[in-house]
Amino acid sequence: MAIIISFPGAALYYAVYAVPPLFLLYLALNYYYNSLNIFPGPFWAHLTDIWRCIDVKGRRPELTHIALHRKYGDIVRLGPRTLSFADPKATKVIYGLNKGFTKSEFYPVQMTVSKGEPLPSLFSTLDESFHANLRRSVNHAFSMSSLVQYEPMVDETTEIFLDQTSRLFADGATVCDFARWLQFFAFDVIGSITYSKRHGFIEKNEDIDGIVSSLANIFDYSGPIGQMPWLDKLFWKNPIFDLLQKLGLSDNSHPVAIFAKHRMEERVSAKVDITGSKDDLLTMFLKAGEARPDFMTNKRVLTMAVSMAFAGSETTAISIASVFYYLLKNPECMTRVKQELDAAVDNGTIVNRPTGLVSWTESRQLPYLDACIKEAFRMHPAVGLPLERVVPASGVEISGHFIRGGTIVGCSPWVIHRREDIFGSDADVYNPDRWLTAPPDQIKAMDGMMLQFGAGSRTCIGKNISLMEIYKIVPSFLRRFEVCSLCFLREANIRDADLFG
Ligand code: HEM
Repeated sequence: MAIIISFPGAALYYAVYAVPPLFLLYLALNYYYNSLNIFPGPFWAHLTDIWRCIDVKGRRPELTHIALHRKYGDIVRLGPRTLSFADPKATKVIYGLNKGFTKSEFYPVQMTVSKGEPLPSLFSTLDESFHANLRRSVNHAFSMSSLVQYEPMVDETTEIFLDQTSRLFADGATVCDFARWLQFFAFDVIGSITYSKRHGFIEKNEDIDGIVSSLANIFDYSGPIGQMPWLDKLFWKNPIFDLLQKLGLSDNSHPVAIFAKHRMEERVSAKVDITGSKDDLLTMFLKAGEARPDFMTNKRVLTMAVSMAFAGSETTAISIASVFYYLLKNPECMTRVKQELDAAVDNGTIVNRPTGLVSWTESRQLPYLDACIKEAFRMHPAVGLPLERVVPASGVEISGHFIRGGTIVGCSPWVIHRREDIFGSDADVYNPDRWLTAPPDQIKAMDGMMLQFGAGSRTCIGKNISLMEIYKIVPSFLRRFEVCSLCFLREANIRDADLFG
């Protein structure tokens, strides 16, 4: 006997009646996920990640997070699976070595794709054993002893930067978009350290191959999408796009990757013997490849080189910009830095070079400059989001609560850096003197809570390189130029994208 049913009608019937309860069930599951409903936070954050995606899209999530912690306390629920911690002790658990935490799905959103294949980097990989292996292979390239060989490359780029600043902007009439100018500087420094070849931003005073803007686009994309990482599988790492790339029908290689590929081809085709040569990061990575050819393949060498620009340019530019920003906003601090510099030249601590260049060794002997830079790092860490980690399956106790496996937890450098119990009751104020006048125990505690370079096994590998850049460019620039806010840092001109990463 035949039964005739009208399928579209039945589907509609089920949809009308089934979808609303299923949707409510989905929201309820989100609300009670891992018993996170006991933690306070914005109402919508309990139900959906859309809330934090919109917040990040608004470009100032760090201010939201500070305000939320001031309102709700040390633990705030930022999403159905996500908790933000402001408790200093939580940083030791979440980023402590061998605690079993892994990076969250936020990170692979920033992973580049080549010919349809994602390229996990030191920064973006979630695989801890791959990470440990890769970090071991390249660690030497970032050691203090290797740094010495990069300093001349930084010097050369810094001198060109100073000369170009003089040529282009020192007439007193031309206004310089300093945040952008510093991006050019940071990219060219990374280019010279990585490949012994600058991209040429400074010389040309233009965004070569649109590198700066395309990187800005990646950050604009990965910030909000990283809050709902599954969207990345639709918008970027979509299997259809991957297939088109594999078939050669589309190519969305980033200009930094194209630049890196050319440099790598030059090296490989020149068949230069790199053994024993003192050289740039690419050479160091190639040497790591020679030492472990099974692991450090040419593709991984290339990925390492590309990730230098991704991880090390914008972050450094933001940090340098914030040092200048706070010095300009606090003229008494600017005056003291300059007095310290002049005195150091007079007493021979700094060599009086015609270019104004200050060496790294020299600038580390300037305590007030050091305090100003540290304070800028504290007030304006380059990373404006919590450094997300996933709780291991067994669960873990954080800040007196048992947090179940799979929960995303993290601390934002912005939130931690404003703790009054660590940094003092004036934690919201730029006050370099805190690094000079606080009792030694407090200074130690403050140092231990600075998260601008992250913490634990995934801490910034390029920290020393960026410190070298910052501790050189700031005093060298101030020795050479008289700067005022009208010239380059009018508060209204500082676009979020440039300064508030
Ligand atoms: C002032 C400048 C810089 C700041 C503020 C900064 C900040 C950070 C932070 C916060 C992390 C940890 C991210 C996390 O745990 O989620 C990180 C990781 C990383 N940074 Fe930096 N960075 C800077 C400069 C650089 C430079 C110059 C390079 C390369 C030459 C670099 C390469 C990396 C890499 C490869 C990682 C991943 C390390 C790992 O997971 O093992 N960074 N950085």
